[in-house]
Amino acid sequence: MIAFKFSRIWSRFQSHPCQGFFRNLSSLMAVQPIVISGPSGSGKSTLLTRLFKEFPNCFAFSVSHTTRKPREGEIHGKDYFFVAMEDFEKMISEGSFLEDAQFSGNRYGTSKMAVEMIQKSGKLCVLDVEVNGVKNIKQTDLNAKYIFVKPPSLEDLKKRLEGRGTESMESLQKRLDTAHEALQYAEQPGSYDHVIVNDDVDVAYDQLRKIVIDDIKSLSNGNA
Ligand SMILES: Nc1ncnc2c1ncn2[C@@H]1O[C@H](COP(=O)(O)OP(=O)(O)OP(=O)(O)O)[C@@H](O)[C@H]1O
Repeated sequence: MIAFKFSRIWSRFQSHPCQGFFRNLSSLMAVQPIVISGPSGSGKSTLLTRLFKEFPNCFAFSVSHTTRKPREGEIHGKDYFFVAMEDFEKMISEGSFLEDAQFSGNRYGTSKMAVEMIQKSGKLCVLDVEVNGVKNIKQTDLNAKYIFVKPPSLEDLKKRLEGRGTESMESLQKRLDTAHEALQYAEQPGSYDHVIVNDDVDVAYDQLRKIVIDDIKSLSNGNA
């Protein structure tokens, strides 16, 4: 009975799409990080939460650098890399960031080092960035896979943001204004490798799963 259970568990472990991938460390460095983008409220977090839940050992977000002070409970290296402004600027001048931005007087950036740390840990790096981040990352040598999550319509987007209950009137309007820019950029040929229209969430998730998992499977089959 125990042997039967063990063999069932072992066969599931063996067939898990990440297993062969983890065995070959050199192949890790060949896996393209995933850059996911889309208007606020399009469903990026919803889709990624599903993906991370289904494959808890495969994916990780990179840890950003910031010049803002840590909040209570935040851990350096886990929540953020907290750095002084002069160190942040030095990193910019050295070309260490894939993208950086400024909010409320603080600087934030995704470093190449943070992405490499995830790749070395045996996970596939996921970057959730807004449209300017996508444009910036494209200027670097990061060989990423770009995925755009598109709402079925602006009307749906508005309803979802209202339904989420996280926005004030002002921030809702700001997000809808920004959505225009993101949707226009996504219309440009070559802007993204994949566009997922998040109408039915199950259909959208299946598309994301296929895009991501097929790559990992091909690596585990020794193609990398
Ligand atoms: N296919 C869908 N149909 C209906 N509602 C959806 C769908 N996908 C996501 N939602 C809902 O829309 C809201 C916005 O989704 P989510 O928070 O995942 O968006 P997001 O793109 O991650 O936004 P942000 O960039 O602001 O973090 C949530 O309340 C979510 O439950």
